[in-house]
Amino acid sequence: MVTSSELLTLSPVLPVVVLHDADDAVPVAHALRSGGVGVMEVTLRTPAAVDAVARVAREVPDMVVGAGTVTTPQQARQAADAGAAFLVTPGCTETLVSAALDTGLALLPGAATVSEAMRLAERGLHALKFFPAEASGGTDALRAIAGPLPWLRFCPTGGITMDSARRYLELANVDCVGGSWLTPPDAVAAKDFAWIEALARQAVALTAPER
Ligand SMILES: O=C(O)C(=O)C[C@H](O)[C@H](O)COP(=O)(O)O
Repeated sequence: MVTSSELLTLSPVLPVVVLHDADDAVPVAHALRSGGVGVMEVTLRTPAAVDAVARVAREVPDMVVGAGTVTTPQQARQAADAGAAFLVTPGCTETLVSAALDTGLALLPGAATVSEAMRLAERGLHALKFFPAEASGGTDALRAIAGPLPWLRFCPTGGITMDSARRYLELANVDCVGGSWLTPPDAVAAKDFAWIEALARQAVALTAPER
């Protein structure tokens, strides 16, 4: 079982994967794994997502697969039943956080403000998704948050690219970044898994400097 702090250290980039066809789930997982990325977040934005999580959990044991875009307690339970190792939410409500914690899975809750981050910290959650990262002030905001709350760890997500990822990874309070760019819709639609593997390889090379 992975903890939320461990989750942030599995890869410099947490791939946010949108799958319209659950048949693509296992090949995408293998491609990411072959490129050196052993973690993936399947967003629950498509009807195929829960099945996709289940298939990867069952068939790709060396991939840590979680569910993203968890916005309701019911989705949290569905993802847990499907075998997700972790849950990611874009924001946080008391109800959603309670339901997600009840599953016993690692939780990466979304926060965009200092108050949201402090409320999550009060509940023992110190590994957070900073979302939407670019729209919420990007690296300047994260650097400012590290002043009063240096113990919080972040996975910024939203609008980050291979080019901007490095700037985030250099921050003292960032362990990894999230992004959908490792699995471009065109690559998935064309079943170009070699393309995904190549992007994963580039992402792994974005290792954060020693701190
Ligand atoms: O689905 C969720 O739970 C979200 O919170 C949003 C996603 O993490 C971002 O949409 C990924 O951002 P991009 O890399 O800019 O595509």
